[in-house]
Amino acid sequence: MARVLIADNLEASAAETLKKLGVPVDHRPELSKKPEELKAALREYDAVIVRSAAKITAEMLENPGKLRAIARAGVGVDTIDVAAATRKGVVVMNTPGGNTVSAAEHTIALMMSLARLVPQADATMKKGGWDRNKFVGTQVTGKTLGVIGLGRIGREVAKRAAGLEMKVLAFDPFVTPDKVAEMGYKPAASIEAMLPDVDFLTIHVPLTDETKSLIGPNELAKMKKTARILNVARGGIVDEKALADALKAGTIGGAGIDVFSVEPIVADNPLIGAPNIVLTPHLGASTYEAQENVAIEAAELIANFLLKGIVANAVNMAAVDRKELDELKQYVDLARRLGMLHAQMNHGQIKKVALTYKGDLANKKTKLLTSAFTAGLLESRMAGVNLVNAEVMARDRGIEITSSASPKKDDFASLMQADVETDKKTYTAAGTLFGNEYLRLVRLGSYRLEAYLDGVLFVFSHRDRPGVIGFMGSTFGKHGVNIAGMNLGRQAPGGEAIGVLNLDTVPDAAAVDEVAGHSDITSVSVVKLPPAGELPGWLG
Ligand SMILES: NC(=O)c1ccc[n+]([C@@H]2O[C@H](COP(=O)([O-])OP(=O)(O)OC[C@H]3O[C@@H](n4cnc5c(N)ncnc54)[C@H](O)[C@@H]3O)[C@@H](O)[C@H]2O)c1
Ligand SMILES: O=C(O)[C@H](O)COP(=O)(O)O
Repeated sequence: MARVLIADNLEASAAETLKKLGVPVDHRPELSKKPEELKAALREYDAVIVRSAAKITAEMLENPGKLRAIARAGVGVDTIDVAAATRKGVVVMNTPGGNTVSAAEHTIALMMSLARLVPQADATMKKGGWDRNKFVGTQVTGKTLGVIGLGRIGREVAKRAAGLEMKVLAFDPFVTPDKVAEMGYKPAASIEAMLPDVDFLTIHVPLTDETKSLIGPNELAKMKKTARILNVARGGIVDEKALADALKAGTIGGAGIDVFSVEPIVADNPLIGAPNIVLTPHLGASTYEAQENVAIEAAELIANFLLKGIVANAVNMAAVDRKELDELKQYVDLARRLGMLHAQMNHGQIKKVALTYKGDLANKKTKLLTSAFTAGLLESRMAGVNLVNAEVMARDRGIEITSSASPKKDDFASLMQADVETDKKTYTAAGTLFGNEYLRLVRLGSYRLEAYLDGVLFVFSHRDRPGVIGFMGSTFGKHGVNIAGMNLGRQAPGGEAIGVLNLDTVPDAAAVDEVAGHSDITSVSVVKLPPAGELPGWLG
């Protein structure tokens, strides 16, 4: 029975939800602070749920043991080495949306605290002070808020700022200026272009190589001296040293920061000693409502994955819902078997794979089929290949995988064709389902046939001459190998032809050599496929 580890500080509803769904779970929040123990524990569980305190590193995933899924109860997956997880075939999912409103409200809370100096006044009063002249703030009404990143949180912040009668300027490379205008905000041409105009600047982008130090010394220098900066996204998107220097020099008016480049914050973080700054310890998602949302959602994601094979909100693989999986299961099986066939038939160095989905199949979720083909292609030579990591593993090995779809039907309602280019030549194989159920190999090279795609296949090219098939039958018979089925394809009588035999057992080398020795047989391959209906573990 699959077991789940909750390795961070989550609401009890996460464990309760899993238990209700019949999934055994251990809640061990202390592991988020003990990397060595977390690493050891990860291997013992099928899935783990974390927030941002538990960092899941490449080293922890080096030997992932039983681990198949990581759920982040929250948005940011920068605390998980997603690339390492992908390589190890571990699916990573998150719960975007569950804490959006809370993060947006926290941004507004920081903005108002900064504008009216609430924390500073509070601290003075608690020391017995009553200074009404020192804490003169600024109104936000009529001021300009620059929003970088108009995704879920950015939009909620912009909406609330508009409600406070602020002017909103926004920039997001994935939201067109027309769309920004349609939402009622002023589109900025670039971050640089908006900087001189903003009174407040708020950032709502993920931390990536591109967004690291998005706001650094050059950007700060372009802003008004009175401008205030808000970062409720991720530490490091605003360069901490540059911001601290600007605050000290008075070239920036203030900052409200919830997230830090190293968390928990370290004593020598330059922001701690900077003036006009309000700091919170990553509290954006810390509301009862947000935590309840993300805890239940993460638990459901994991239960659905472990119990039903459903993949939702994955950041490293295409989503697969139950309906799609049921509908596509046979095609996923077909795709994998075509991959396995190619791996065993093509003895050259595989360089490129071009997959074509034809007819009705063109309108299905073919990404899943591409991953399944690639998994089949690699699995006989590599351990641990599955739908999550197959394409990355192929790319790592210099194999280029492309796919295309064409709704035009030729001979079949649906057809999957795989052209595999090796250093020697390009091989083609195509398959389909008969009666939506029975897997068949219907094309090999330029030959048409109707061969079963299970058990032992003996594939041979030959010249279509009398006696070849008889020789094969008697040779295999002599070696005790029973032929269960036979399929032949040829261009023209007497010309080049291909044959696929379904054998009951794997022929030994002597039998194969004897058959291959016939002067009209030009090539032979033995292909071992799983029995009909046998699915890989990763297909559930
Ligand atoms: N402080 C907290 O507790 C807290 C809570 C939730 C989320 N977050 C952080 O907030 C981030 C944003 O969350 P979201 O749910 O809004 O994500 P989202 O994916 O909905 O939105 C991110 C937006 O950023 C845009 N973007 C990416 N690169 C950009 C760039 N260089 N310039 C401008 N825009 C860019 C994207 O196009 C996207 O629209 C998360 O990645 C997470 O790190 C923090
Ligand atoms: O990315 C997120 O969802 C937020 O930063 C919240 O992080 P947390 O779950 O550690 O509070």
